[in-house]
Amino acid sequence: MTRNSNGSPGGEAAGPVVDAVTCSNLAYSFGGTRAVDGLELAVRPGEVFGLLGPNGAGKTTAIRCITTLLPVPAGMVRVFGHDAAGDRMAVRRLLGYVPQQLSADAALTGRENVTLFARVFDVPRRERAARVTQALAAVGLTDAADRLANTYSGGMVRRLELAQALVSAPRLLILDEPTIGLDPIARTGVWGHINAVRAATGMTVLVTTHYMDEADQYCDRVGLMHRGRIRALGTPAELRRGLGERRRAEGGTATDALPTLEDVFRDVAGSGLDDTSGDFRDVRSTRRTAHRVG
Ligand SMILES: Nc1ncnc2c1ncn2[C@@H]1O[C@H](COP(=O)(O)OP(=O)(O)OP(=O)(O)O)[C@@H](O)[C@H]1O
Repeated sequence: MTRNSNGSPGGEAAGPVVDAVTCSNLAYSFGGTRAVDGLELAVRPGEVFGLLGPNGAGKTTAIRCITTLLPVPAGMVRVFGHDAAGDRMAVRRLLGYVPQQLSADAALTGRENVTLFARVFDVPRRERAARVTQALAAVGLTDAADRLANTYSGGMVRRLELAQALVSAPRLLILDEPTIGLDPIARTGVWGHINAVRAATGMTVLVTTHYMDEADQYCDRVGLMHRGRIRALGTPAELRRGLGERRRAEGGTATDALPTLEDVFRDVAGSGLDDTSGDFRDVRSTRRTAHRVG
């Protein structure tokens, strides 16, 4: 899918711009569970796009289709114009992916972990050492590069995983809950590094998060996913304003008319939100972080 240049960072100076990601009528089922159900999504080149939604909304499944880790059984997925079903290698060459699960090896040093990814992603041998050093520097791990990853804090492990994804100089960086389980300072650190690399390279970022404050602060646009589809789409400010106007029209109080992104999230997810999901996430976060640091 193409559209006219909109001047977004990283876009071409003129002429048609190919979207970084296009999903059209994407569907994916696990047995009888419809995880993704007719997803329509267009991520513009150079933007930070936040895919939000309650547990089980289908975010990770959609991301795994985009990264070619799952097939595309129905509908279409394109990454910078390349078909994820027909041209998987071309898609993979453009991507950096930080999954939810452990991807750093606790028994290797930071540098060894990133070098492994440089090999897997076919970074030319003569450039490898320099690119690994550069990726570690980009996430602030130069001093810790030669320590075993099992001596890293949770925030450092997340930054190491970011370096692994950045070493191939991706045009599209996909992050599945990059800051889960991190303290507020470590979260800010991860986002600082993502934004610095993005500003330097113009790469596109597609991120999932359950932290509405992060989505509001760092995402150019967000899509709120629920039951396999995008139910609301726009800049965080547009979505907040839209709900505020609706509440005002319905006679709400002045406070009702100034909703947060979390209010928008609750409005979209509605009765699909389980009140216990917050606790559930906390348990999972702790476990994941414990896993990572090994
Ligand atoms: N490997 C699997 N086998 C069976 N069902 C699965 C599998 N992976 C996901 N599902 C189901 O698919 C649906 C979507 O899950 P998915 O992990 O994509 O949601 P999500 O939005 O990423 O959730 P979370 O925020 O909790 O990570 C859920 O009902 C989930 O239980």
